[in-house]
Amino acid sequence: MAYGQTGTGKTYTLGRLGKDDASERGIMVRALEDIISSMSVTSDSVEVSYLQLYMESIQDLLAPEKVNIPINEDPKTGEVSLPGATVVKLRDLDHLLQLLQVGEVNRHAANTKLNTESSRSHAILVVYIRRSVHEIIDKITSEEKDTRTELPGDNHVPLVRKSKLLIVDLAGSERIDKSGSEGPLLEEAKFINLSLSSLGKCINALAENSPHIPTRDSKLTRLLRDSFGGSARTSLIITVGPSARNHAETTSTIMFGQRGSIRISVV
Ligand SMILES: Nc1ncnc2c1ncn2[C@@H]1O[C@H](COP(=O)(O)OP(=O)(O)OP(=O)(O)O)[C@@H](O)[C@H]1O
Repeated sequence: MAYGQTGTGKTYTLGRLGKDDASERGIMVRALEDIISSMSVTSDSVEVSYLQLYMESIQDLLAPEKVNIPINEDPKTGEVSLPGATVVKLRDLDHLLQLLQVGEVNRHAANTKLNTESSRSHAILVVYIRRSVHEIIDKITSEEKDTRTELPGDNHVPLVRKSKLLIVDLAGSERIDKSGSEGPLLEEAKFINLSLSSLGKCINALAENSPHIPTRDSKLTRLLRDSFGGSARTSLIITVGPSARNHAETTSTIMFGQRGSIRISVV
């Protein structure tokens, strides 16, 4: 996740495509480049959804007519899913660049409609990775038993290992009193602050090893629920812009929560 005030470089850090120059690529493209390079065409699949969360409504950046997409939480596994969101199977890196460009155009169109250059929504790239493996039945864990399909008379069972990566470009965190927002812009700012403050509460709860992580307060934290627990790891990048950069570097912190871990870095 990238967090910071408007104009400090969140989208620059995460979303640059670097089409002509690979050194210009942001974290979204670099992460997928890494995943795709270690994929096997016979056993692995990588799928992506690209969404934005605007005023507590989840909208599909790959199919902008889809709005108010519901969040589904599996009561048994705790897994969070988004039934109704477009999921595209990735062919290669060029395919990803095309999809990110479509998403960028749709996010920009939404910003323009709001008469602002800055992102008033959280943009979320969700990457689903599946790998088919065969394992000897004695070795599988109870968690994996849920995803296996048994073959009669054979102690080798096909398993599907699933991973999920979320890359989140958070909306700008400016303070309402300082930004002088009013009318619809004030409403937007309130929703942004609601979700960012509920994210802050979850991070504090994780850092304090609290038994309860308050994910119910906003859609952002409900969406991130399974990124805060189990074997998940979360990395928060705080962008500060050039004027504060020298000072901020000295205050970068790393905190570890009880379940997963949260790593915080300042750029
Ligand atoms: N490290 C950097 N080097 C050069 N230019 C940068 C850097 N970071 C940001 N910029 C430039 O600063 C401007 C604002 O950056 P960006 O749009 O990424 O900010 P943001 O934090 O995502 O803002 P918002 O919250 O309004 O969406 C852009 O023109 C971007 O190209």
